[in-house]
Amino acid sequence: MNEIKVAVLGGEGVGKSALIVRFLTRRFIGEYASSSECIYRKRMSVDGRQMNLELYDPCSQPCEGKSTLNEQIHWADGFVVVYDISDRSSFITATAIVHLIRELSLGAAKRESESVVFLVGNKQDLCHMREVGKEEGQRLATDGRCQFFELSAAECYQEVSLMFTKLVRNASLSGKAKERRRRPSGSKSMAKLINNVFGKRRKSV
Ligand SMILES: Nc1nc2c(ncn2[C@@H]2O[C@H](COP(=O)(O)OP(=O)(O)OP(=O)(O)O)[C@@H](O)[C@H]2O)c(=O)[nH]1
Repeated sequence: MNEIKVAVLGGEGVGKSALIVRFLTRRFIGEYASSSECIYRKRMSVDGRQMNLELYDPCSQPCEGKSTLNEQIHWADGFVVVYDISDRSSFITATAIVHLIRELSLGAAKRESESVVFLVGNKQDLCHMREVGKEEGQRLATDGRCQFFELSAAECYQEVSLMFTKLVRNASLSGKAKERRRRPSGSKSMAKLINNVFGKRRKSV
């Protein structure tokens, strides 16, 4: 069984939880109370292969045992970095996160295990209030070697689902996930790390 760990990162209120919940339940939940970080688990089939997906949803508020961005980056095989197209400051945050992911994986890149990063401009339905141009998103994606999507968690399940499915497929083929599979002892210490970093709080949908 393939195990894929995906972290959904980005500034406050950009729609991280909305995207995850939309993917897992097909529903858009307008107000989502999240006072702690959590990991959602889902079994899915991609290209006929069974995958155990772990989706990490951080909490923007200070909370007990909160993991650092560095820990989140080391934990994950793949990333969805989200910003809100109607909020320029969220794009600045997304830019910093993409650069940090690439900096931290510089050493790993030498081992051909660069992380898969998808950059998502969310809230496309608010394009009448747009503060971040589509071409700016595309430019950041090119610079950071990311795939780029503009979509709306509020309006379109299909695009959200396709984006996550593609990420899981790409992450499962990436060097980082393969390297973990080659080293069974590594998965033990990784499980320990997850518990240390995130506590035992996990949810299945
Ligand atoms: N118009 C619109 N609103 C959205 C969309 N996605 C999320 N929202 C709204 O944006 C707000 C924040 O959404 P969340 O999913 O809680 O965002 P988050 O990034 O998880 O927030 P924190 O965990 O607090 O950082 C909520 O009011 C959502 O209803 C979208 O695609 N379009």
